[in-house]
Amino acid sequence: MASVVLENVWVSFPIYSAANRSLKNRLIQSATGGTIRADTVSQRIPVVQALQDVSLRLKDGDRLGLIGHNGAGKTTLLRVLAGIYEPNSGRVKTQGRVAPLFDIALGMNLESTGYENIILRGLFLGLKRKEIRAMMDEIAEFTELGEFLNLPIRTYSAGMQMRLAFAVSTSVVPDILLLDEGIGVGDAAFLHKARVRLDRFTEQVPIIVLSSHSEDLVRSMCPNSLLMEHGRVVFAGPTDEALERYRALRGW
Ligand SMILES: Nc1ncnc2c1ncn2[C@@H]1O[C@H](COP(=O)(O)OP(=O)(O)OP(=O)(O)O)[C@@H](O)[C@H]1O
Repeated sequence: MASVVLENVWVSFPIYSAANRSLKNRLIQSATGGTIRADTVSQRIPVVQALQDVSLRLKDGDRLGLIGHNGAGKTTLLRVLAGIYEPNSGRVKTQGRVAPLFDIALGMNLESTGYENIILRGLFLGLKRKEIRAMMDEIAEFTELGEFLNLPIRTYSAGMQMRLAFAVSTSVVPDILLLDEGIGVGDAAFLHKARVRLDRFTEQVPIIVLSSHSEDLVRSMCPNSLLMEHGRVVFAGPTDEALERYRALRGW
């Protein structure tokens, strides 16, 4: 059984290079982004408070949308769930294999060939070398990169790199899938192929968390959502209600 538990998670980013004087002893809140404040310990280094006291619990069958303004903390939350960021405080416990379908270049090496990167990204996703080898032909075929798979991926266009990462990331069904609508996947033909693969793939995933600005996408995929504002969860519940509250908060 897959599960996700987050308890009172806080994440902040110290900004070492910022012009500190203007921020000192002030709390700054703009329409977008997390909360900027002087560091509570040193009172000198400003920090962006990206997540504030976030708790959530997910089990098999759950599909959770993340809704909120630019800089509300959605991607940061996905990165915490993926184990990419450690919270400053609070507890994160995931049970099951987590696959992030964002930060698509993670685990890949620009100097290595396409084939080598299939292995690298596969290992990053928690697969065994043997498992990756067994799927190599299918993954290679799906990318349609042909001979390019023998070249270092620094010679690829952004769309070509995306094809490769997408093909590996969707080759095995994970227990917990983390999605960001921001992943573009190449040209129109590939986009269609990718959608079909993604639909088939997502049906089988026990837990999905999707961050998106597309109301239609969140509504179609996630019965429940978190509404985030400046790093805080301000509502957790049915997606329709979360979207309504979001519009009201933003004055639409
Ligand atoms: N690596 C980082 N260093 C410093 N600040 C960061 C970093 N990553 C995120 N932040 C800050 O944390 C806050 C939350 O950012 P995050 O990317 O989680 O927002 P988001 O909800 O995904 O936004 P968007 O909808 O624009 O993608 C923002 O204020 C951002 O400036």
